[in-house]
Amino acid sequence: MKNISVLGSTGSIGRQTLEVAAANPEQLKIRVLAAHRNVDLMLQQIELYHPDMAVLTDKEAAGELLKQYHGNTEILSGQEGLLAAATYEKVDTVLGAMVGYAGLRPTLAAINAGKDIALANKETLVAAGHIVMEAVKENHVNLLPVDSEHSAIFQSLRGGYHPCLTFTETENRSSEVKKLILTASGGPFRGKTKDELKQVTLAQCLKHPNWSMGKKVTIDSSTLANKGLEVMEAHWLFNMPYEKIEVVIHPQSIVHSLVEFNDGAVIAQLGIPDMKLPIQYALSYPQRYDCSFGQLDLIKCGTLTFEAPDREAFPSLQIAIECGKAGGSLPCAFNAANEECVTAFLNGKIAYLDIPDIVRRVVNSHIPIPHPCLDEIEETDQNVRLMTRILIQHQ
Ligand SMILES: NC(=O)C1=CN([C@@H]2O[C@H](COP(=O)(O)OP(=O)(O)OC[C@H]3O[C@@H](n4cnc5c(N)ncnc54)[C@H](OP(=O)(O)O)[C@@H]3O)[C@@H](O)[C@H]2O)C=CC1
Ligand SMILES: CC(=O)[C@@H](O)[C@H](O)COP(=O)(O)O
Ligand SMILES: [Mn+2]
Repeated sequence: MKNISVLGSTGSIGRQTLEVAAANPEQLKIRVLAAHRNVDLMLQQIELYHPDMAVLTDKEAAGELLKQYHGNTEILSGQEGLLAAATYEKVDTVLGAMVGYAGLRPTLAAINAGKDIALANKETLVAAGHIVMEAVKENHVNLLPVDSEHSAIFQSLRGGYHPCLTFTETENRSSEVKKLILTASGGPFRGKTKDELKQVTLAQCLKHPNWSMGKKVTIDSSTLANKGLEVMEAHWLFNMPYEKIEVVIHPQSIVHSLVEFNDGAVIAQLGIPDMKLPIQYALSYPQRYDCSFGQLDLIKCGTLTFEAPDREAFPSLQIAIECGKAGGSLPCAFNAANEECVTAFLNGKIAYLDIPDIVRRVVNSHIPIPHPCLDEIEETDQNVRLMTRILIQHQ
């Protein structure tokens, strides 16, 4: 039985994680739920899953939850509550499904407490991949990808290496890999020119062609910033140089990503676009549980197509890759500027094309710190957010 803490339980990944747990009651026990401020859903989740502990980081929302709930689950609040959720002694696996940079501190706390991590929250690796991966090594924990592309690469790598190799041994075999190929749907605006993108609305942005996800990642998918973040995520997860990570547009989102080995073999993982499979695999690893969701029917799928990304119409992809290659504090700066711009766009404060424009201006003016420690990452995140907000105000 795996004992799980779900950080971000009320979000898209969090809710699907609970469905996976409900489908595998013999194997998975939800011990802790944590979210930001969704009182009603947290209340429902507590009543369904009976965790030992539930946390809302927003103190007012946690107060409201305490007023409405009178059962045995311990209710905590604030950052202290979140850290307790990440490090609770009865938990062995923490599923990181919070959105954005806010996931970094609790993820690190969980790793330092010796928990295995199932990670959806890619921004954590983008902002501080060197610190997170170092902590993973020092604490001898597993960091299992939930992001669909990275789960596909992880599974393809397992298929490509010698079966006797352990998890840790495969991590140092990047020389046997020619390249990782990350697939991208291309989002709702695939094929549009930069000029056509001036007119797009928020409602259009939020209509992903294949996946139903939270708002932030859906906007990132539409700008291709998501793929840029995922290139950095792959760099850290698989210890792979940027030169060996390629992005290919695959509008059907059936081939979730591929690995090309030095002998020319290309191994991929395919499936319907449903996050419950990568979530379940991260929680069942090294086993596989039965399928608790829809299965792939190749005949119904029909034609699968692939094309090059349009880096001119969607500059966020290139900006992200350049920041990743430059390293130091630049990926953290990219992430902070992008998060601020997406929030501003969601709130109607800037236009769609302002997102990459402002992010480009912010990262160009950022003076990078070569090997930032956690405090310097924190400082970078805060300073970049301030600067981005100033540019947003003057837009
Ligand atoms: N959705 C998907 O299919 C995929 C998502 N991902 C990644 O997974 C992560 C989560 O995405 P998604 O589920 O879509 O996001 P959602 O916006 O749907 O959910 C976010 C969750 O995080 C909580 N949260 C937000 N801010 C804070 C905070 N400051 N402190 C504590 N909790 C917080 C929210 O709580 P509340 O509801 O109370 O506000 C909610 O539970 C992202 O990093 C995304 O890129 C990766 C692959 C696929
Ligand atoms: C489901 C998932 O993993 C998302 O991160 C997905 O990748 C978004 O689709 P895009 O390929 O459009 O970015
Ligand atoms: Mn993804």
